[in-house]
Amino acid sequence: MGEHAETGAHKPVRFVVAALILRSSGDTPEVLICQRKPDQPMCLKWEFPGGKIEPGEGPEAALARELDEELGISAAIGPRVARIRHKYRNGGAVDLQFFTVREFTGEIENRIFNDVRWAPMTTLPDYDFLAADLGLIHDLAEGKLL
Ligand SMILES: Nc1nc2c([nH]c(=O)n2[C@@H]2O[C@H](COP(=O)(O)OP(=O)(O)OP(=O)(O)O)[C@@H](O)[C@H]2O)c(=O)[nH]1
Repeated sequence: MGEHAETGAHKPVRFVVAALILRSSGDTPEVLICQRKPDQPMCLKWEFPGGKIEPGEGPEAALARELDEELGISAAIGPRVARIRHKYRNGGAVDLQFFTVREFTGEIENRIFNDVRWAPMTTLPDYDFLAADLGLIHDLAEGKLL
């Protein structure tokens, strides 16, 4: 693609890590989902907890830091299960890496979100997720990923 092919082509890619925090409720696998606040960009959309990798930081360390900041937990970061590149319509691109988390210490505390809840995997398509996450949530709901 040419350098000037599209508006926004020069915006830097944001490298982001996010967590699929998993638990079982009886036989039903559940994942923790978070809703963005009304005053944030892409307000009230649902997403997985996480955020941008800071310079010099590895992805796992970045995710552990974000989960501490956002939810007040100390998490054991598991394997990376998905990586997605997405270009938002404003021209901003994200490179998203998703890691599973099956163990953590501390009580989950909602520090920055509008809402935080445990959702059964099969119900994920009922939530209005960020566009970059849509393929992933369908794979999760259909049991294709985990
Ligand atoms: N944490 C998280 N971010 C996601 C997901 N999907 C997705 O597209 N993103 C994007 O990745 C970026 C995460 O950045 P962030 O959490 O550090 O900061 P932010 O939402 O305040 O965005 P900003 O600082 O770029 O305005 C956002 O632009 C967000 O829209 C997801 O499932 N979880």
